[in-house]
Amino acid sequence: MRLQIEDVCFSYGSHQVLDGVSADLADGGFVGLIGPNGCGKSTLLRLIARVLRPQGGRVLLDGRDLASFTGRERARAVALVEQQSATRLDLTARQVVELGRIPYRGRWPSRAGEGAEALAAAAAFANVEHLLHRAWHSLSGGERQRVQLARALAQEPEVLLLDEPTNHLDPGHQIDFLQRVSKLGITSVAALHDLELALGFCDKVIVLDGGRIAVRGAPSEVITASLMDNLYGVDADVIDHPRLPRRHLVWSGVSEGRQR
Ligand SMILES: Nc1ncnc2c1ncn2[C@@H]1O[C@H](COP(=O)(O)OP(=O)(O)OP(=O)(O)O)[C@@H](O)[C@H]1O
Repeated sequence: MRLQIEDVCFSYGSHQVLDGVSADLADGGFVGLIGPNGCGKSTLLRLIARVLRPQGGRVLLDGRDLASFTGRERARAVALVEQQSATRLDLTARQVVELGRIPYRGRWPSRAGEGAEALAAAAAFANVEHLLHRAWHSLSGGERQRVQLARALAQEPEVLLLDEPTNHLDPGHQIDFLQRVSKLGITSVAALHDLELALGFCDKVIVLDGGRIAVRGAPSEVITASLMDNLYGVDADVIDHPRLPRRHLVWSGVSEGRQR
């Protein structure tokens, strides 16, 4: 599904976070949303998911304003995996994944097994089948993150939004997770701090800074030594990967004169 963000503005009280953000994201691509802490990545994802409402501008899915979707239509179209999920839920992991099927439930009790295929596929994709019997609160941070991905996929969304999806995952799960997401074939947008992962998996990156999109494009064109210096105050080299046909980021430290 084509996702268009048109001139979106958002403030928390008097603190303006987004000031006219526009992007046109083609069907099926994996987009990395990058930028320093507090630049508004989570806010933008929450606006696309309509957890928050834009105070200016709009978000369109296949040309239709998301504001005109019913809650159920929206939940079938867009799934969001947030950074932190509640820890106190008195549910099993299976019940958490089943929450993803709520937008498909009718008024009447569903037939036994309805949606079971979607649930099983989502659990297998996120590699959480062995966790489904566990109490949610007993799961580790990375296990919870994968169960939340399974919940989002059980929604069978057209657009998948991920807020720092790898922050609790070990390196193996990080790579495996993003590799899988990049092959999903649906429009996916992930807020990422690990730019090496963005270089490895994203089709496109968008850099948010100062409330606006500072730069966008192919990861290898956008993620450069000067971006690392200007955006994060990091002294880095972006070089050819020794074994793969892509660029590779190597940092040396905080840029001179930028020590915090
Ligand atoms: N509920 C809120 N009320 C007031 N200010 C908020 C609220 N949520 C976020 N902010 C502020 O809005 C700005 C953008 O926050 P946001 O979480 O979108 O940034 P981010 O780019 O996702 O950051 P990070 O990389 O640290 O996760 C920050 O300055 C933050 O402190």
